[in-house]
Amino acid sequence: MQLGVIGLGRMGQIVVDRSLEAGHDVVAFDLDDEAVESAADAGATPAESVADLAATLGDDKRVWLMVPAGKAVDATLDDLDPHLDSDDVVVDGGNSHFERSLERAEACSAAYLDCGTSGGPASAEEGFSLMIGGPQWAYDELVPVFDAVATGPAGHDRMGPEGSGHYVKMVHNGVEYALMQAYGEGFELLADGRYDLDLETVARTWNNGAVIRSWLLELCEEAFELEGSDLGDVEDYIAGGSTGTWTVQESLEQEVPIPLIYQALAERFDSRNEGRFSRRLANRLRYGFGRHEVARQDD
Ligand SMILES: NC(=O)C1=CN([C@@H]2O[C@H](COP(=O)(O)OP(=O)(O)OC[C@H]3O[C@@H](n4cnc5c(N)ncnc54)[C@H](O)[C@@H]3O)[C@@H](O)[C@H]2O)C=CC1
Ligand SMILES: O=C(CO)[C@H](O)[C@H](O)COP(=O)(O)O
Repeated sequence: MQLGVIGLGRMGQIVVDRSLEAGHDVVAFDLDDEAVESAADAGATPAESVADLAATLGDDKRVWLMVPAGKAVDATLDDLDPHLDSDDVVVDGGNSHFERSLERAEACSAAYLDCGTSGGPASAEEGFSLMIGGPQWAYDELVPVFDAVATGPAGHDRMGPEGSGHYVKMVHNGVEYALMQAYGEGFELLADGRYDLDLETVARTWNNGAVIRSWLLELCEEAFELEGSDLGDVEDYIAGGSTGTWTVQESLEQEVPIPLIYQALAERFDSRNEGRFSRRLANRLRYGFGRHEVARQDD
């Protein structure tokens, strides 16, 4: 199959490489010329613009977007849409909000597949897990590419209609936050608890047969191996948060309680605040009602 790929960063390059490896022809475009050159070195046909990519693809265009969620997706679709018709298929493999994907699917002249992509750059060798929403025929049409980009046939499936792929990926990320929080809390207790433990040893032992073994736990093991049991100079700061915020917003709308995911998101926000106002006020209020000593910043 001939596939256009727009967005050749950490994730898009893997879409290109794995598609080429499986014998597909790839036409590649990115705003960054170096990224296009690198895709061309790997065997893709370079494109100078979205219009050039569309012209090179000819009829029955299949185009995979792997650009940052938000404005970049809209800008790309604005450029691409005049070249599309109803036989064509566009895949958005980024972390777009499912409601934006629904709107884009409605506005797009081609069939639109919203594709939640999990595994990250570390999955270059093994392939991704792909959660796909959109018309069945378009999914069926792209199966050879999904087989290549995912871990294999079991690594992708159609979740349901438009929006459902990004909906499932949004919830996946919420679960990711909660799992990271759970591992973090367990290791924090071990780090600050009664025994002088080597946390890499703990993680490795857990990863071999324990109920809580997982890829995230393997990444914990790797982190302790490379940074040490005390995590060295790794900062107490967690970036990101958009997909977790969407998950929590959706849980409020659906009135489904997800306290663990919410708590994990709150921990992220908390990591960005030094000297939380609420904690400082609680410190002062304890003096107000109990005449407990106020801890002062210079103490
Ligand atoms: N990095 C990760 O672990 C994961 C990322 N994702 C999602 O995949 C998408 C891509 O992420 P990454 O590859 O990590 O980002 P990245 O920042 O590594 O790459 C994005 C690429 O898109 C290009 N680009 C930006 N605007 C463009 C435009 N208008 N036209 C053409 N190219 C444009 C950039 O030059 C860059 O090469 C995002 O939506 C991200 O949330 C999904 C799962 C995991
Ligand atoms: O989708 C992902 C992993 O599954 C991406 O790594 C995403 O960036 C993670 O979300 P956040 O930036 O909020 O941590």
